Amino acid sequence: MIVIDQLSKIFKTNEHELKAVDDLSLSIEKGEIFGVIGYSGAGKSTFIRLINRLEEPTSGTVEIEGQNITGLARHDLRVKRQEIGMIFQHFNLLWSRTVEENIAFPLEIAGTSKANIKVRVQELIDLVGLTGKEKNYPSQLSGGQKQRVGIARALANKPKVLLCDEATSALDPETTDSILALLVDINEKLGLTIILITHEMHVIQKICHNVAVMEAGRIVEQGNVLEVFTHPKKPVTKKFVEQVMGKPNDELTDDLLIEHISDGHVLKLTFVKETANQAIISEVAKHYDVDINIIQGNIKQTQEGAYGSLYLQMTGDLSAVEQAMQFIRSTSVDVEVIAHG
Ligand SMILES: Nc1ncnc2c1ncn2[C@@H]1O[C@H](COP(=O)(O)OP(=O)(O)OP(=O)(O)O)[C@@H](O)[C@H]1O
Repeated sequence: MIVIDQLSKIFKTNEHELKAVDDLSLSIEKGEIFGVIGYSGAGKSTFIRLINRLEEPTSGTVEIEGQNITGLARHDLRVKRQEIGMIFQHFNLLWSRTVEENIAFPLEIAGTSKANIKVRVQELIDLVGLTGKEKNYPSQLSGGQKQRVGIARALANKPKVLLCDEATSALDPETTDSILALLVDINEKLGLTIILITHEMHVIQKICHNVAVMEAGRIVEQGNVLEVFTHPKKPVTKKFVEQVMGKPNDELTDDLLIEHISDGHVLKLTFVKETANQAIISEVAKHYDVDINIIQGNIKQTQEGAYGSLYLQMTGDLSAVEQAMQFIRSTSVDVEVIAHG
């Protein structure tokens, strides 16, 4: 468990002071993937660098599994840092070293024997899917492969925590997905706690269990990813949710609506968690004397289950339509009648 208490970082320039991180408190459970999202300048990079003291806090504490990182002397901090791996947006690889030499680097620093380094490096190369690339130089790798080297290197000393500083921001969408899948895989396989910062909500949606939204150095909203997606409170959070879900008004245009209300009912079904599957629709079609036409759907998968909405047109006898709606509601899916012809 990681406990961050009243953490602040003030940058002083000649003319003024800037509070990049402002009295920030957070608890992160062991084994979870915790995301921090915010726009540029919100203080995310400063925050994540305070966790391993790449940046020294002005005040406040960071505790990892009961040990206060902020109180450690330099030498003890160097040892403790082996428990905290980090990956970066631009990979930060050593360009004159091969893949295996890059991954071996933190093991050499930690004083691991040559024989053990050899075994561990091969293990890591296999884990991140780089088998066969051992002798390649970073310049011979794609962006996704470079980040895989970064991940292997960060895991070399078997850390308890992995910090990810915009780890997929330099990658194309497909490569991003494969790196996110790798992070989920190592989170599950190794029970590793992952803290990531990003400005992209789909990264949060795809892999995080919990999320904190940062603005002007502060956490303005936080919680379980599904809860934040379904009930965003602050304007900044709503904007981030729109990155993935679109604006609520974009979901169904008036034209589409008019096109479909001439006959039957237009229903909006809201799915939260594991109920979000098409089985309900086929159940309704099978057991009730109604016809169903799916107009539009926007359902996303998260680590906590799927959520989203589905618009459909239902035609039939009024009592059959009502019974069908009642059945859908009994499954915990919310039903709203938004138009009827
Ligand atoms: N070394 C520094 N000296 C002075 N000001 C700094 C320093 N590092 C960051 N800042 C300022 O602190 C604020 C937060 O920056 P930070 O990089 O943490 O934000 P961010 O959310 O990570 O944004 P980005 O994604 O653009 O890096 C910004 O106003 C930035 O200009």
